[in-house]
Amino acid sequence: MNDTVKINRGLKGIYFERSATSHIDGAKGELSYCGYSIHDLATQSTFEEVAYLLIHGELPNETELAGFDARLKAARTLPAEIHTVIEQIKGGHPMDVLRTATSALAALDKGSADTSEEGFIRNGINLTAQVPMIVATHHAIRNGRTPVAPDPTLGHAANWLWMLKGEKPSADAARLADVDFILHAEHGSNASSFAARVTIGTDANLHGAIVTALSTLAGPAHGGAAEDVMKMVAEIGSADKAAAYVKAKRKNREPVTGFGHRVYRAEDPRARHMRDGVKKLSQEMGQPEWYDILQAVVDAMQPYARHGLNVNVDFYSGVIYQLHGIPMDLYVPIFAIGRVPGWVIQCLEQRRSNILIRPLTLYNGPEMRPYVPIKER
Ligand SMILES: CC(=O)SCCNC(=O)CCNC(=O)[C@H](O)C(C)(C)COP(=O)(O)OP(=O)(O)OC[C@H]1O[C@@H](n2cnc3c(N)ncnc32)[C@H](O)[C@@H]1OP(=O)(O)O
Ligand SMILES: O=C([O-])CC(=O)C(=O)O
Repeated sequence: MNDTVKINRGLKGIYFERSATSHIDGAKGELSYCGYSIHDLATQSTFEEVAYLLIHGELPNETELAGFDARLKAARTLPAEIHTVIEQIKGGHPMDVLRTATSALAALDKGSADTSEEGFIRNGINLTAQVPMIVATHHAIRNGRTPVAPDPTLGHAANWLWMLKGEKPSADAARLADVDFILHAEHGSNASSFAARVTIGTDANLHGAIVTALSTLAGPAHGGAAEDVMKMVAEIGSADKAAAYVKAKRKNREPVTGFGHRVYRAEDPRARHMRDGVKKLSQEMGQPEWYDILQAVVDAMQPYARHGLNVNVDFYSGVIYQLHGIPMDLYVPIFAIGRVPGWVIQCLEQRRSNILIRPLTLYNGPEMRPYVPIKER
């Protein structure tokens, strides 16, 4: 039997469910949320509108958006105990702190046990507002600053920057963060969303699923790529050294980070917006070398593009954050801030027609054998 069973390692190319949320055409390099092109959303929408779209399936009108915005702003609170938890573990990686604080929120919020549709939506909106607050609060505490209170006059992205840095962001900086969150908001059955669905499949609650998702996002093959790209750019140092760097990596059959994707064979459509952002920002800030190094890596990888190996969303994002003076260890948490609504809707969809997710592994261990008592081994 073992020879006849087909094993789909990594579940490559396997459909396990239907979803009305995002559509990815990997061959064409296209992405849409609920039928709206990512390019239209990135250029014309705000994160709040996109979060509403993902959670409710339709773009909001002005009244609906105002109501949603008010709910998000009202949810901008963290229990005092969360500050204590963060203070105790402030030296840890921000992703570990975010995961731990999110888990602690579940213990502090009795509503977290509510697994009804309304409960999921309420907890999803709360977490969308609270995740950026945790990241900003930790960053303030680890830098010896008293965390600033959220500013209800600021939108989601601008308020996060305000809380992170303790100074009001420029309109450009706020918009760049807003677009970054929109581009990262949802991406079908990626590893972290799939992991969250597995958690919901056991009828667990949303907070638990978000903790699962945060754990899964952290790895360098997924959300950790932006941090690794920045390390790569720093290691390369100047554009003229990029070709040799790529050659050495390819010779050792090591991945060049920020390239490759399980679904896209054409360029990841989100990368275009990040590329435009890096180019503009690095020129404006008089530091064109960052963009030049990235482009030199792209040029050196050109021979592999023919085989479907292109940049993904995180190739350019690290440099944008770097130019904004955001430390490298915050890059994955920034991805997480954007992804919360995507996780929420994936969990909602899973909950609506729930089924335990439990595939099979084909046993290839030893044949049955007699148990040997420990003294005789
Ligand atoms: C937001 C996101 O999560 S986007 C992804 C972020 N991650 C990264 O940027 C890390 C670098 N990239 C990778 O490690 C991979 O491309 C992954 C994990 C994202 C996808 O991996 P898979 O779908 O398993 O791709 P797979 O391993 O099948 O790759 C196919 C071929 O391309 C090669 N390849 C894939 N990615 C890369 C890369 N970044 N650099 C060089 N070669 C690569 C593989 O070695 C493989 O070659 P082979 O057939 O000769 O063995
Ligand atoms: O879809 C994936 O496998 C990874 C990805 O790009 C994302 O989660 O945004």
